[in-house]
Amino acid sequence: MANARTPLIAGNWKMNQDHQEAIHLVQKLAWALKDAKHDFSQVEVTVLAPFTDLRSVQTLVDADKLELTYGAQDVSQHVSGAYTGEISPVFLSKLGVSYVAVGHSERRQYHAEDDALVNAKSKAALAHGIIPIICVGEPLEVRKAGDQVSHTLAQVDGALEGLSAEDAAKVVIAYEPVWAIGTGEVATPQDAQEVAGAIRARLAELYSADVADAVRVLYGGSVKSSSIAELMKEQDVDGALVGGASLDAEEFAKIAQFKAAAAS
Ligand SMILES: O=C[C@H](O)COP(=O)(O)O
Repeated sequence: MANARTPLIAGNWKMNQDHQEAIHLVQKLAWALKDAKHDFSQVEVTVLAPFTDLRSVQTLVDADKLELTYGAQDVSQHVSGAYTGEISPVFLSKLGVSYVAVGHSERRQYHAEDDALVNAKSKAALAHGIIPIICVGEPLEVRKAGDQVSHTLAQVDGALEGLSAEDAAKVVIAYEPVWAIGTGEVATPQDAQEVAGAIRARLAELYSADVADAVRVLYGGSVKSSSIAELMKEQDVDGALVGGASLDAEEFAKIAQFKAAAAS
């Protein structure tokens, strides 16, 4: 993998872990990574926690000077106002979050989020110094029809509409085929590379080779420590967005340690 992109392993806890459980999970993860002598300059590690956990996670990370980062799972496209139940990017920024997932397929499916909203949320995050992890990917029927690339690229186009090259270079794009999420059915490395490579080529078309080179493209969908090393061998896969396996500190630490697994 001859590029300058630092791999990112992101754990999306989804609606799991109250704030006390969150503290324990982050502590266990930090210990496991310390035991493994994890080098954060080689592989970045982040956890996307429920909103109610973020203050506790921030306090722990600051107090113990942990090198792992944290993020949220959603953000409002608005800064403030009469939007009951929404969370402003300003609030997240004050809590020191580095990342926010935007347009996860569960938000698209259960909350009818469309590309325009994903675009607005991505811009709101970037405007407040938070990196959006923009989630894209096709459902099973689209994959069966062989239209996974065009479907996913249309989501990428929609998410990036109107973003400057400077902002586009900062985003993370997570390719998550919906049929692989929480099903135990991980995409093959070749499946992941096909779409990740197409996403990078689209970034070059929309912006420039430099932007395409800068953006990290993650794969998500049933990633485990047994599958990560092969996925990471693909030239356009720069990390993983991990759901279920991120709730197990030892297993998630092993995923972050994919280089050690590949070397042994
Ligand atoms: O955000 C994470 C993805 O939805 C993957 O979830 P999973 O690893 O449980 O399949």
